Amino acid sequence: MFEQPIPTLRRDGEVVHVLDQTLLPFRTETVALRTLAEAAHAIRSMQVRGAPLIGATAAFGVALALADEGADDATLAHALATLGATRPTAVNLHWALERMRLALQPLQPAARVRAAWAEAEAIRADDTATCDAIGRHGVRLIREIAARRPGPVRLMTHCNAGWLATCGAGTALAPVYAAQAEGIAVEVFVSETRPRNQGLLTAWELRAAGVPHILIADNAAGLLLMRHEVDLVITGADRIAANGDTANKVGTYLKALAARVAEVPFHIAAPHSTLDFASADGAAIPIEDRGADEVLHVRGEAADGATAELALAPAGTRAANPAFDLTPAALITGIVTERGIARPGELARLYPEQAR
Ligand SMILES: CSC[C@H]1O[C@H](OP(=O)(O)O)[C@H](O)[C@@H]1O
Repeated sequence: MFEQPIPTLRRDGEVVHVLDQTLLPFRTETVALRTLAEAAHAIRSMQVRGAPLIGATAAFGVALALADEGADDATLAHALATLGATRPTAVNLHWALERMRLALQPLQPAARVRAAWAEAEAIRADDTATCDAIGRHGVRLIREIAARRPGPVRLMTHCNAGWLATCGAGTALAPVYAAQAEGIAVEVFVSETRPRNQGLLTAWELRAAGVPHILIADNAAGLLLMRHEVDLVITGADRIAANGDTANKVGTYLKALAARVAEVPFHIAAPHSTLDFASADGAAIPIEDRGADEVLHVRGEAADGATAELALAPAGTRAANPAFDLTPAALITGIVTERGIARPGELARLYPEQAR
């Protein structure tokens, strides 16, 4: 089983320590969450980010709320509503909160705190296992390419869907880590992913793991695909509708378009907690709009090692900041799940109990 180099989330009694991803890749620090407000802030501010990880964090946030404020119906309802309002697109968050509600609502308040910690731990363990399974299934795609041609298998990914985004090996990067473990040579083009530059987190992960990678500007992806310098594109997802339409970090759709024109396979990797059969298609998926400041500023490390935030445009410049976009199922070659690789329209066959 994949061991996270640093736990993205670690419980210590009634405190939950999370890796503060707003400080990466320059500083590695954790934040201690003790209250509902601290858990909600961690998700909203993206100290904790990544669809599966924000689901698990929200689950632990419910446990923190009940331990801190009591476990009556009103406190439980307030905790679920507060955490549910933090970010709209990643369905994992809402899946985890619904699972906590179903587990806790029927209980007497006196039994809820212990049960909340247990359910949150179960959600975390579920994600760890599903990441490993996604790696086992997804590595087949890489193995097949390696068998066809000499040299490293050249992948492209967008944003960060590695271990940082989950409680385990990651989703899009889980097959990469599995390929590395099998001794298959790979090289990953890592798209920087403006405006929050989560691609820098992917580069940080891959560098630490010794996986060869090349950081690219988002807009360079099309040329690399057109030049057939990429064998496979694989990304994560925040919500997959019943027909396979997929919401993922903004910029994913453009890569899927370019991959289709270049006839390069485009895969999504995601666990069951990212599937949303209640949304018939992409039109039903809420797309998060984040603040303009994320577009108008960039954070980095100055020559003296201090982290700095710089303005990119004059004050008063207007900016739009949709955090996700939608990739139509027609542009997706396959979806790598913990139950296997499915064509976008076949998810109900793979998950009949969820599709009902
Ligand atoms: C393992 S999927 C992670 C998924 O979540 C990211 O979004 P954010 O960084 O805003 O939480 C991105 O869309 C990734 O693909």
